[in-house]
Amino acid sequence: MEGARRILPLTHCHAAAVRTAGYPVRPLQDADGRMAVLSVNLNKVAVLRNSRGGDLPDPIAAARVCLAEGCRGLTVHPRPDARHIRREDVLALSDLVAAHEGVELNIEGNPFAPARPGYPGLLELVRESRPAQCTLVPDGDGQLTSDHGFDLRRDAGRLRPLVAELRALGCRVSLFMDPGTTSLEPAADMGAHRVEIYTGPYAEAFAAGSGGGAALQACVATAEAARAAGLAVNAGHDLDQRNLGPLLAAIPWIAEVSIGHALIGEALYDGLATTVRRYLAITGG
Ligand SMILES: CC(=O)[C@@H](O)[C@H](O)COP(=O)(O)O
Ligand SMILES: NCC(=O)COP(=O)(O)O
Repeated sequence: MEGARRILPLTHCHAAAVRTAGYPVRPLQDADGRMAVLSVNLNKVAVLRNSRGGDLPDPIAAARVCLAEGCRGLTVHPRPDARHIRREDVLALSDLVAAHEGVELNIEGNPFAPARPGYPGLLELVRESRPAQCTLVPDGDGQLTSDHGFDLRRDAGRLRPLVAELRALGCRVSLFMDPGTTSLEPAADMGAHRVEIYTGPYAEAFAAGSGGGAALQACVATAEAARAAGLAVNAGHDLDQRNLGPLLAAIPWIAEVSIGHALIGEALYDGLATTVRRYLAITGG
């Protein structure tokens, strides 16, 4: 069962390297000697490209930089209004990832959003691109960004057939969930493999100077409930170089963090390769 992962102490040399980099050392790593996978979300590269109507900056070129630094995950969140990532980006990233062993593509989206010109629907995008993982997110069309997870009491019935179809397509399925959610058995029961903890409230609390406080404990509670239900744990939204280390230290069994907005913004100042290296020094993988 993927959710049950043995955790081993961090190697001293790795701890020293990470500490030298000036980042909080994450105490643990998984039984494979790996730590949380960093999955770079490329949405914001596409925002910049679309703002001028041309082809630059190219999300695929940005993806190549991430992979060249050792990144093992890429994430995109194509939205029905095509405000950033488009179908052709998804297909091109699928081809790029297929040529890089050990690298995964994660496609996020609302499975209930209807298809429209330029947006074939999340399930159709998955059928065409066959990502390693699909993260289901209950975003409405008019949302500025993702800001809540599923209500499984309301949504479990209509999610179940979609999860079954994604599994039949060979996809690992992750459900975007609010921090503090502890009734996760329905997610496991419908066949989801993972949950992704929405870390926006934690990031906001961390930035306010509380170190995360109750918001961090809410993430821990959801992560513990996920593990108890046999679900692996991903995390994402508004994570950055300051709040990521404490989150990973509090939840050593996080399998993957998907990070985009802050990372791409920081890359504008320091360069994408340098920025990705800094995040990999924190996650270890
Ligand atoms: C699900 C989530 O929290 C983010 O992955 C989401 O992709 C952000 O979307 P935008 O980049 O459109 O704000
Ligand atoms: N699932 C979270 C993600 O992919 C990126 O979120 P953000 O770092 O852009 O807030």
